[in-house]
Amino acid sequence: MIELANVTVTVKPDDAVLLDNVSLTLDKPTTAIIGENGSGKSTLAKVLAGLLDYTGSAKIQGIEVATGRKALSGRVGMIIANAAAQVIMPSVAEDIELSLRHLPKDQRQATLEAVLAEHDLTELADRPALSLSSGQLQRLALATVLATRPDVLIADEPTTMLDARYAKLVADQLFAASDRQLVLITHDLELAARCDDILWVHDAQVAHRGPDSICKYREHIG
Ligand SMILES: Nc1ncnc2c1ncn2[C@@H]1O[C@H](COP(=O)(O)OP(=O)(O)OP(=O)(O)O)[C@@H](O)[C@H]1O
Repeated sequence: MIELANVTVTVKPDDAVLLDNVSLTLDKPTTAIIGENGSGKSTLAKVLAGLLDYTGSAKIQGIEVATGRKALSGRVGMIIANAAAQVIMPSVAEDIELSLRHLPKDQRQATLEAVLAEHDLTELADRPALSLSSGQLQRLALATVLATRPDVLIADEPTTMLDARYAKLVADQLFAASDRQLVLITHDLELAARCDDILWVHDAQVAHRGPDSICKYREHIG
């Protein structure tokens, strides 16, 4: 469960408002956030991931994001829109291994192999991560985040770089776990339509919510 109360994000130097007094509760297993470029979707995702300062209250599973980052770190996973920035370790396998530190040492190798296979990354395991293509990087970012087994997954445009085959694989992986809450920011309206709840973000606020958000948004953009 995610609860926002009067969440506002402003940035210096001119106090531009990136998120304007947003209050909402996300309690469905999957929620899509759609909207125009620059409307505030990633800002909302970054608030939930603890990457941006805000005023008001943003709680995940009852824990305030701003003050509970440590408690939330193992529970909330985020795939950021720029997947390359998410890669930390030199090789693909090492990057995934970093996400498996919570496991006993004797389970890590078998789990690593399973994660590589699940994400079709086995052949790329020893490659320098930054030598990957954009789509491969995006799949690596998803693999590393899902390997931490988060209770809440915030995915910011996780399929933008993917060909049709991998877009389908990744979409299925995003929706696979029924016990994980998914918040999906996407311009892919077919993907958004698979979610239980849909929010249209416009001008730093939630303009509409519910299954007809896609229709309202389409009417707006013409
Ligand atoms: N640090 C910053 N300083 C000033 N403006 C910012 C900053 N970060 C974001 N913005 C602006 O805030 C607005 C919302 O950005 P955000 O990234 O949330 O948009 P978005 O809805 O995710 O867009 P897109 O669909 O293009 O990814 C944009 O106009 C953006 O330029």
